[in-house]
Amino acid sequence: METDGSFEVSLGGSELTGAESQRLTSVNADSVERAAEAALRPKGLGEFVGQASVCDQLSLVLEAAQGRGRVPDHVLLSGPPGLGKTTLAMIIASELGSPLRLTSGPAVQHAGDLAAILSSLEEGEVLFVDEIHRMARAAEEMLYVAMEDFRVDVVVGKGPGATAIPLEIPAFTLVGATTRSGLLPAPLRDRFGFTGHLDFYSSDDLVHVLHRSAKLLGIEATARGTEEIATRSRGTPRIANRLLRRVRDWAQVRGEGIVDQKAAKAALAVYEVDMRGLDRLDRGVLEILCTRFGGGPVGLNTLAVSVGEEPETVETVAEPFLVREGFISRTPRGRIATAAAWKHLGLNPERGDNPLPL
Ligand SMILES: Nc1ncnc2c1ncn2[C@@H]1O[C@H](COP(=O)(O)OP(=O)(O)OP(=O)(O)O)[C@@H](O)[C@H]1O
Repeated sequence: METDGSFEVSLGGSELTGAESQRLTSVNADSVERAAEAALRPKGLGEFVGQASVCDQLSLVLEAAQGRGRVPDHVLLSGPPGLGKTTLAMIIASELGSPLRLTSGPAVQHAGDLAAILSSLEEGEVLFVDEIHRMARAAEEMLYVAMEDFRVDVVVGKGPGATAIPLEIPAFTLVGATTRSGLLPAPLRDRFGFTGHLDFYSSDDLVHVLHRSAKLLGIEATARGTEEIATRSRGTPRIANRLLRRVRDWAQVRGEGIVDQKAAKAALAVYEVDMRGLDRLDRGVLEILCTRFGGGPVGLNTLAVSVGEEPETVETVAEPFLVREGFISRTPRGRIATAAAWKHLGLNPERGDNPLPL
């Protein structure tokens, strides 16, 4: 999750346990990844590749509000990870010439956390809440009033003697991002004046993203090289940029220093990204589904436990792409592997290929 700003990482205590130091390491790795991403972030709507209708609708919302001298309606951005929700939030603030405050649902676990953020906003500020579906219920209710009336009701005391003191806050624009809009309660969803759903990018759009990134990073890349990376990037700019950096490594260490098709193929084989862009998690999900559960149907939790991942990771990271590519269908009885999945794995459902021991 991109932050560049006020995401808090609290490790607690002075002596680190094994789990904490592991977490520290991953925080460090994340910050390297974040810095690499930040350098490639488009700064304005004109630089933002693809998602034409969302960008068009959004620019209307922003321009009209600016023309009226008012803050724009609250914006909800939904879609799988890495498609540009944080980037668009930053662009909204920059197009409006407003400051931006970043936080996330998991960081807002008490109404007081949110009250502190809301009461310190500046007039016209853009408040970005990533993973807004993970915000605590009490904070969510405070947010309804803040979004509608630019007011926070601060509750003083407990029990029957508790009183709510209304506190006016500056007009602001909330930009909420979610990978799971279905989990947002209707009263919260209804308070957003504009909802943009970001979809996976076409290969052509990803080629465009890659050319832009290669230029910014000073990487020499051929058209065939970027096409090869684009078709294996799961329709996701974040993945395209990450693979570009890995292919650049390969080209520098084992190739001629140029990101061409040969370098892309060789590097992506090293990083276990297959011809359709499936990575280890994607293939793990398909393999377990086909070989252990005979192609399904199988429930999400059972599938996730078998793959050794959190259900949310399987549902938000692997599944949307596998469904879109026609490898999995979601039915009321569970997930089912399609004929395309069996074929992609080189297995035959009729022969009951490669059963894994239960
Ligand atoms: N339309 C785009 N054009 C060019 N680059 C893009 C575009 N969308 C995303 N990117 C690149 O992809 C990276 C990831 O985007 P971003 O962090 O905005 O995704 P996200 O949807 O907020 O992901 P998450 O849900 O994980 O927070 C950014 O660093 C940016 O460089």
